[in-house]
Formats: sequence, C-alpha cells, structure tokens
Amino acid sequence: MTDTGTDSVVGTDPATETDPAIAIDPAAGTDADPAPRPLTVGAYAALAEDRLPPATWHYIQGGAGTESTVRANRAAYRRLRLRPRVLADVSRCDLSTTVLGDAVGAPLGIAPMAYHQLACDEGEVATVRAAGAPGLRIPTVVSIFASRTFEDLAAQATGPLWLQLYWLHRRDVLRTVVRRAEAAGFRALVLTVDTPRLGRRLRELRHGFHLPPGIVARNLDGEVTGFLHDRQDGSSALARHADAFIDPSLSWSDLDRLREQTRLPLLLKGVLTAEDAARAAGLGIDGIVVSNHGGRQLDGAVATLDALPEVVAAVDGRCPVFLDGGIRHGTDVLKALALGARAVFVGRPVLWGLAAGGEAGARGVLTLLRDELEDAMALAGRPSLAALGPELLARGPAAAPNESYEDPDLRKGP
Ligand SMILES: Cc1cc2nc3c(=O)[nH]c(=O)nc-3n(C[C@H](O)[C@H](O)[C@H](O)COP(=O)(O)O)c2cc1C
Ligand SMILES: CC(C)CC(=O)C(=O)O
Repeated sequence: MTDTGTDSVVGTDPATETDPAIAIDPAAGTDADPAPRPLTVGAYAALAEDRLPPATWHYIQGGAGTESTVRANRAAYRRLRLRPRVLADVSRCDLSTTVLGDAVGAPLGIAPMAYHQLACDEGEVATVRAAGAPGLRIPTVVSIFASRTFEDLAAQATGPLWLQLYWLHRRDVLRTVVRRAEAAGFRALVLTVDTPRLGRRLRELRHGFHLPPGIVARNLDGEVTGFLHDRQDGSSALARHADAFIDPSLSWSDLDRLREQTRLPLLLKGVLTAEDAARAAGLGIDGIVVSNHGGRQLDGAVATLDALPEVVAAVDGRCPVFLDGGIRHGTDVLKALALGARAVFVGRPVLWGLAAGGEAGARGVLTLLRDELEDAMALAGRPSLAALGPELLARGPAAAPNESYEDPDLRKGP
C-alpha cells in the first residue's frame, strides 16, 4: 500500500485519540479498548447505522419501490469474475489519471448527494477535505441541495469541485447558482436527468422523512426550499419539495440554453441506454454519468454495470463515460474501468464514512477503496489503468453476497 496520508479512524495513534472528530467510538482507541480501524466499506456502514437516527439512515440507505435496482447494482459486480495475468511486474501500480483535464490521484470521485450535514456537523466541508487528501485529490460533485455554501467548500477543497444541478422551475435561481459556482472555481456542471420527480421511496414514506431543523439547502434562497422541514405522516418532505420545485418538462432542447449560460463543461447524469448516450454525444455533451441514482429513482431500472458497455459503445470515444451505483470494493472499481468507465463515483459509502468519523471517516472510506483498487490491479497483473480492458473479465457464476456482518449488501432492510 502506498502512503496516502490516511489516519487511522480509530487507533492507537495518540493524534487520533485526542481528536473527537476522528474517534468513532469514544471508548475506542484506548489501551483498555483498542478498536481496529474499519477494514471494509461495509464496516463503515455498520458504524453509520448504529450512529444515525433511524429516519436518516433509511433516507440514505433506501431505494425506490422494492429496491430491486439497489440490489441489481450490487449483483452485477458479483456476476463478473476477474482473469488475472501473471509475471507482469507489478512492483509499481499507477492509479493517477486525469478527469476532464484535471490530474487526480485515483479514478474515483464523490457522487452528488444532498445534505451531508445529515451525516456529520461539518457536512460537505468534511467531504471535500477528505476528497482532497494526498494520494486522492479526486473530484467532488456538490449537490445543488448541499448543506454548506459553495464558497465554504471552494475555500477548503484541494480536489476539483463539480456542481450538480436539478432542472428547477426557477431558471433565475439556476442561473445564479451556476454563476456562483463559476466564480468559486468549480470545474464542471452535472445535470441530473433521471429525476423528473422523486422515486417512490418507501422508507422515506414510512418515516415521514423531513429535514431536521438547522439543515437547509444552503445555496438556495427560501423561495425554492419550501416543505423540507414539514413532517407529514406517510409522506416525504423531500418528495413534496421535488414535486413543487423540479421541472419535469426538461428535454433535449433545454440543454443548449443551459450551455449558452456557462463556459463550464456540461455532463449528464442518469443515462442508462445507448440511444440516449448516442444522442448526448452527438450534441457535444462533455461527459456522461451512467447512473440509476443508486436505485432511488426507477425501481427495476437496469444495473449501471450492465448498462455501461452499451453506453461506452454508443459514445464511441466522443466524451468520457463515468459510472456510479454500488461501488463498495476496489474490485468493483476495477470491473467498471475494464468495461470502459473513465472513473467511478461513490455515493452512500461516503456518507457512511462521514457518519462514522467525519472527515477522517470519509477519508478512510475513500482511501480504503483506493488501496483495494491498487491491490486488485497488482494481483490481476494490471499495473496501469491504460492496461485495463474487457479481456480482464469473465462471466459468472454469480458469487453469493458475503454472509459476514461487514457486507454492505446485508445491512438491515426497511
Ligand atoms: C442520500 C443520497 C442523496 C442523494 N442526492 C443526490 C442529489 O442531490 N443529486 C443527484 O444527482 N443524485 C443524488 N443521489 C444519487 C447519487 O448521486 C448516486 O447516483 C448514487 O448514490 C450512487 O449509488 P451508491 O450510493 O450505491 O454509490 C443521492 C444519493 C443518496 C444516497
Ligand atoms: C433531495 C433529493 C432530491 C436528493 C436526491 O436526489 C436523493 O435523495 O436521491
């Protein structure tokens, strides 16, 4: 493993023992109770579940409907096996690459997620600091529903920041956030196209999910943030908010108008088919994120890893293709890269890390994925990202989920 500046999230390092933001368990890390650093992403999920209020845990964890797409995202990785090559001199594995022209330490990024302050007080500031750690310096896609200001994030970030947009009815508000992000040095815009309305997320409905006081969409003015704090049994405040403020009429003809307003590259997030990918590439879009929103939108939608090959083929090199959904292990990253993803974005695990240990927890999750990817590249005999291709992969039989308590697939359901 290379030195990537990782701190033990819990450990015997005296520096971590005195930092309350780092200690995952107040009793841990002492001589009497030496707690190990989490060894898997799933172990961070277990810590997060123990720490978060149930309604928040279920908001983060949940998917739409029967959550079949959440499970499909993971199952797709279990169906692919690796074909390692030997005698390949793996004494040095190089994970560095570029994304949209920026140098990054690993082919990873943080998917846009609303309201990181649900997971820890520092919210997105902790996230961007973790993403900027030495050895990482990976992009963070900041949600338009971030709970910290773009300017605060830009002041703390050392990796690239991209801004995710929902197509608000209020185009004047959209124009303002784009201008502010440009002024703060953001490097790209990511328009989410899979959310004309929110998916039916049963866990949110069951818990009457609403934002706790003090957590707000910090970059939006009050005219577009109604409903978020209002509890109604059997209903999600976020879904009511989306119904009121996200414009479902978004169509291809709107993309030009958005591009006219900015000099930043524009990516589309939520593309799952060759047809849409070819159309986007034909319009000169700057990147595509193959995503089903972590299974939170259309229940039954295809797994992102399964959709990736047709999107890559349709784009045919005209723009980079990224992927998110279900990345939980370094080998998952390797499989997506082998199928043509330029880099992958990580969603829920980052919030698990934040909930488990703030900035250090998020950094722990990201560094773990980076280190696992490096291990996998070495053991597969592929020391460079350029050497990755579909010949690395073989089909099934699907491996069953790990029965261990650490497997994120097996965290408690609704
Ligand atoms: C709690 C939560 C909030 C999210 N908020 C947004 C958002 O504001 N905008 C967006 O485009 N996607 C959002 N997503 C979807 C993620 O960007 C991403 O597509 C998904 O989480 C990837 O799957 P994974 O969680 O399995 O890694 C959110 C996902 C979660 C779990
Ligand atoms: C506030 C929501 C619209 C954010 C989101 O996209 C999600 O929860 O998946």
